[in-house]
Amino acid sequence: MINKKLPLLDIHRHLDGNVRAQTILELGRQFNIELPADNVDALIPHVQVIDPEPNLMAFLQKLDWGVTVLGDYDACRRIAVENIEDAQAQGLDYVELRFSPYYMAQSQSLHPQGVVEAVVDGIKSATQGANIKANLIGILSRTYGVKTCQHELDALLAFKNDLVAVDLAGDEIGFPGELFVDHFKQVRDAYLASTIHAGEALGAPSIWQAINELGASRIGHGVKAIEDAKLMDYLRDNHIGIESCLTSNIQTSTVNDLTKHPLKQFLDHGILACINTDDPAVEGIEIEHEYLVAAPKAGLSQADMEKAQVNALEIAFLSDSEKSALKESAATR
Ligand SMILES: O=c1[nH]cnc2c1ncn2[C@@H]1O[C@H](CO)[C@@H](O)[C@H]1O
Ligand SMILES: [Zn+2]
Repeated sequence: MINKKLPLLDIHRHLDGNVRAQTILELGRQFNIELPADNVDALIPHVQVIDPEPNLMAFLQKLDWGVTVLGDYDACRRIAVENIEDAQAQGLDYVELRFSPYYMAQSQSLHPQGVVEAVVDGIKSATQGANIKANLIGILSRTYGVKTCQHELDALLAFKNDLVAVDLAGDEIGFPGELFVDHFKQVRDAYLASTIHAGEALGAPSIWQAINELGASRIGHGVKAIEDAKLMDYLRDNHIGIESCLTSNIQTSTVNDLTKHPLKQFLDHGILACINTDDPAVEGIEIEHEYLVAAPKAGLSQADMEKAQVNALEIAFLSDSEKSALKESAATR
């Protein structure tokens, strides 16, 4: 269960993996984009994972309609605003929303920098005066290769003051971290943090690489860390957080069964691991489901879940005073 006296965070949440089915329908109509269905119920199987997919790449295809319908910058702004509305409706106190401007731009030939501008604007206006706080993480979609990721990074760095970190997501096997060392040097030079999707489709060496060569201070998924005892110690001793996403790991067939998910072992080992959604609309789940259903199935006790809540705050890309303010306001509600 979620402890309401502790701040509720989701720090691994893809904005472009969380487009409402109804919005996909409406934007499809607006831009005359032919969709595989003309009502929400019939659209769901095309935009949501129903049964586990055979692998990560099959899972990621389910995100595609959500970006195919982004016909202009207002559409990008709209899905940013709706992401805040949805997070707020879930009772989230703080979210780190990540997005890939090239992925959002490519289908309808938008400019990635225009996409970043629209998303930043949408998040700013939707959070103004609202009881939710949000920060943005820029994604390099590795699946498009080294050169495109450089363009994507340029677009993100043009708005570096509106971001807290840069991430590397997509096809971990086809485009391993070794290809992106230069990109993340630029991220460091821009004084941005990095969190890397690693140890999801590849093994523990991919996590070491993300830390040692890409400067990751947090790891997305990190499931395969469990295979390397030295890495488990290193993550704990160096306060490198793990952003676990339980249902996502089942739906990508990264983990076959929640009872075998390593999150409980990460927590027992003292690693700063936490509970997150990943791509809520695509997965057909929300943060509450992860605490109420998925985490207990993964063997977490109530104390473990509270530890996960505390860990999320600890590793969030926030200043100490921002963290204290979130803690204080949750404790007194
Ligand atoms: O679970 C995941 N693992 C790896 N990459 C992901 C995952 N979910 C989404 N994306 C990737 O993130 C970008 C959109 O934000 C896209 O590149 C999408 O493929
Ligand atoms: Zn992710």
